[in-house]
Amino acid sequence: MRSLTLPAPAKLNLMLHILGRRADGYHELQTLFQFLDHGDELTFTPRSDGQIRLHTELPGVDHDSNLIVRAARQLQAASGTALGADIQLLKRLPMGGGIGGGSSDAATTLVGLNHLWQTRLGEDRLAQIGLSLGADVPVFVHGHAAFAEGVGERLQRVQLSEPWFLVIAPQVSVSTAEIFSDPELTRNTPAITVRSLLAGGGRNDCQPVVEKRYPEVRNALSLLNKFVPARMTGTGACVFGSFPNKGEADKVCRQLPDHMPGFVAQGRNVSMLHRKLAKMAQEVNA
Ligand SMILES: C[C@](O)(CO)[C@H](O)COP(=O)(O)OP(=O)(O)OC[C@H]1O[C@@H](n2ccc(N)nc2=O)[C@H](O)[C@@H]1O
Ligand SMILES: Nc1ncnc2c1ncn2[C@@H]1O[C@H](COP(=O)(O)OP(=O)(O)OP(=O)(O)O)[C@@H](O)[C@H]1O
Repeated sequence: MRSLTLPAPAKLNLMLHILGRRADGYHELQTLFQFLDHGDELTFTPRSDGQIRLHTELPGVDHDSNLIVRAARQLQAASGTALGADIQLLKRLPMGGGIGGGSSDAATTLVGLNHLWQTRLGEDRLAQIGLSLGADVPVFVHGHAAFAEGVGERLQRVQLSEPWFLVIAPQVSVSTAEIFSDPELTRNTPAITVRSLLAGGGRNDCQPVVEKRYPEVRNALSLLNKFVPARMTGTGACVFGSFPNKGEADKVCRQLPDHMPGFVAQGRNVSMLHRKLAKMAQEVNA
């Protein structure tokens, strides 16, 4: 049967404010998401026997807990399809990096299988299913840079400049749950409007807690700060800085020590997943 290969791009939280804690323990946030033109890649092949089989193993994640498998099963349940899928994953994004690898894999699975299985669920319904898998999944389903509120599910599209970023991935995996449960986390940042945010400013409220717990993250920030203002994304561990062009970002990337691998990627307002879907639609209509 026909296979479909789709990208699962990374995201950056250009800022992340924590406004408070809800009764269910989750935190109210304000964050600005932009995608990177760098990410994982998934290949889906439909099966007629209804089984979901992911053929790529990830260290520390068993088959049935992988967000890809969970997303596929949720879509089966929501749509009632009798089809299954063989899935291959090309993993490029560091896990526990704050660049949304697992969430993006889940979103690409929802969008990709909805297309391949012709289950025809709308984007809002896919985002709703995605939210039950992780707070970051909806923005990847919609695929547009956004100002997010709530736990990340109330999205407002934004048009941002698309600079080149150098992202450093310190060799540690930071647990999101661990950072959100730290008593020292700032949880009372006043709400700001998207307009005042886009005029400049913002910070990452998780950064001081992560810097304190993870010297690797602290060191990556101070190294990058020598060249451009550096900030952490999500709950870490990755840190990023923006450059006016690719050449300057590449130059700093080449100077990184072995224990601090990095990559250069462009910020994108429309995700690679949605660019690819638009291209496929054009080819069909041509
Ligand atoms: C920090 C961000 O990456 C910003 O984009 C996200 O809000 C985190 O999204 P995620 O990795 O998809 O996180 P989830 O898998 O939904 O949550 C992991 C854990 O982090 C805590 N958590 C997460 C999101 C949130 N708004 N408040 C929380 O308190 C909860 O303890 C939760 O059990
Ligand atoms: N397909 C997947 N890819 C990566 N991690 C997965 C996947 N499925 C399940 N996981 C689990 O989810 C955890 C978080 O993974 P992820 O790479 O999304 O972290 P993250 O980049 O910090 O996410 P976020 O930015 O959303 O906080 C991993 O440590 C792993 O245990």
